[in-house]
Amino acid sequence: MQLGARSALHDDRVAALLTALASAPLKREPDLDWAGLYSSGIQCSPYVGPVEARLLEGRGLGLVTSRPVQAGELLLLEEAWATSRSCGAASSAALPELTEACMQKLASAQINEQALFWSLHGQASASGTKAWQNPQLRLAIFQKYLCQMNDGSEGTDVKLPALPDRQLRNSVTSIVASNSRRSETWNSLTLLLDETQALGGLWFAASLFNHSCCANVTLSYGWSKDRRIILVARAAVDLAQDEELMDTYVYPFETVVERRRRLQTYGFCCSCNRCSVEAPLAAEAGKLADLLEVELQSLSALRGRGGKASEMTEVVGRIRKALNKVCTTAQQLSPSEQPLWRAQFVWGFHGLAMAAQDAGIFQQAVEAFQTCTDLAALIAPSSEYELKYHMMLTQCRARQALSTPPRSLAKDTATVLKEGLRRAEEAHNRHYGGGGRHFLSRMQKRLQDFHAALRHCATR
Ligand SMILES: C[S@@+](CC[C@H](N)C(=O)[O-])C[C@H]1O[C@@H](n2cnc3c(N)ncnc32)[C@H](O)[C@@H]1O
Repeated sequence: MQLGARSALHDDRVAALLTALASAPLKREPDLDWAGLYSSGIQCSPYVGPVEARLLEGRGLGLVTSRPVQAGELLLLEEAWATSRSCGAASSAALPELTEACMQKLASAQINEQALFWSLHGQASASGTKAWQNPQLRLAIFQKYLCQMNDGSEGTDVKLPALPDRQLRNSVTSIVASNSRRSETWNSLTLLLDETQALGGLWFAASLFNHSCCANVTLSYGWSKDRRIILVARAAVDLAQDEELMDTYVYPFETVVERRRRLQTYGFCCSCNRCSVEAPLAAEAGKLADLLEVELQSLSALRGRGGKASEMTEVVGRIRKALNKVCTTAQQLSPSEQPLWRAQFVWGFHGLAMAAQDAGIFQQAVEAFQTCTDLAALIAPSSEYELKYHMMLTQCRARQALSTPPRSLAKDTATVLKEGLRRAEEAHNRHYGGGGRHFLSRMQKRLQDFHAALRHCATR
């Protein structure tokens, strides 16, 4: 009887949410066929938004904004020049394959493509390639390329040095190591990285993004109709004119020591604001990360063997204790620096949220997912990570609402859920663009699944 009453109430709640979703306004970008983003392929031509190439003190070439830009605005849309099937671009496994693909492309490429390739940044320059490292020459070549991408015009003529021997494998490898990317494709249903779709690739214009551990651009990837990988770069936050556009080359939720180690491949030591905040407490962070990892390993072992709820509650307590130490250590920093420092432990808060959710301690799970969302938005704004946490948070809130007896439900439950969905949709649109109903239909599908599961339980 009580279950039936609950189910009727859930019917109303889910129906109200679905109606709100269905009536949400649509924003579209007219120049793109967004229906293809998650399925058959995007129909598009190369695009350069308010972006210019410049020479920057201590960082070589880079890209900057040519006017103020709003978060989510399209900056760059570019097809890969070369791709490899192994996905770990810039990792040692993928390098030989992408190097080979570039050498094959160079064998038949037109002069302007060869010029672009040889003027990409590379750490090892063989004798035939030195002339191509001249900063003014590289700048002129990229300015011409951006001009061509923009309106198809030829741009100013550039006098090119003699082309290097295409067989300079070491130089090609060095260029690929510094500029290749992994085209990460996220499964739109599971919101997990779809490893089967990830490829390595080289994009000329996108190679000019320099690195920061707090990016202000967000990159996504899609397929063109003829199965080429397209890189789409958007502003991750509102930007002023002349701001440098920065991408994060490495997984952002690691400690400064780990990030700097991975960045050695690129031949520089990052000294961005986030690294400067983390560096003085790097040793403490390493020890805390080890401690937290032990707790998360016991969580995955417990999940693996389907442990009891009481065991899960105990693990929640232990993870919570380790995270309290993280928060206490952060207090050595100024209040504004603390969140930036805690961001290296997002994975710990994620573990806490999962464990608390499994143990049915929803309020703690919601709070931990909220922390993940806030920290991801701080260091990887508008990224797939931020979007993922918005969606996990919303789902956790929906689970909490559906598992609470009707009389104990907070009055503002529906408002909080709708607000969560609105924020998730905003994050989606900043990352993927105002791409029609994709996000909404995904979220609708998930709510319908919850609802069906709940009805199934209620009628058993
Ligand atoms: C993909 S390229 C970026 C464009 C490059 N600046 C250029 O001149 O072509 C990567 C290289 O840029 C430089 N770089 C990128 N981010 C940097 C940073 N934050 N500080 C110093 N150098 C950086 C490093 O030399 C790195 O190997």
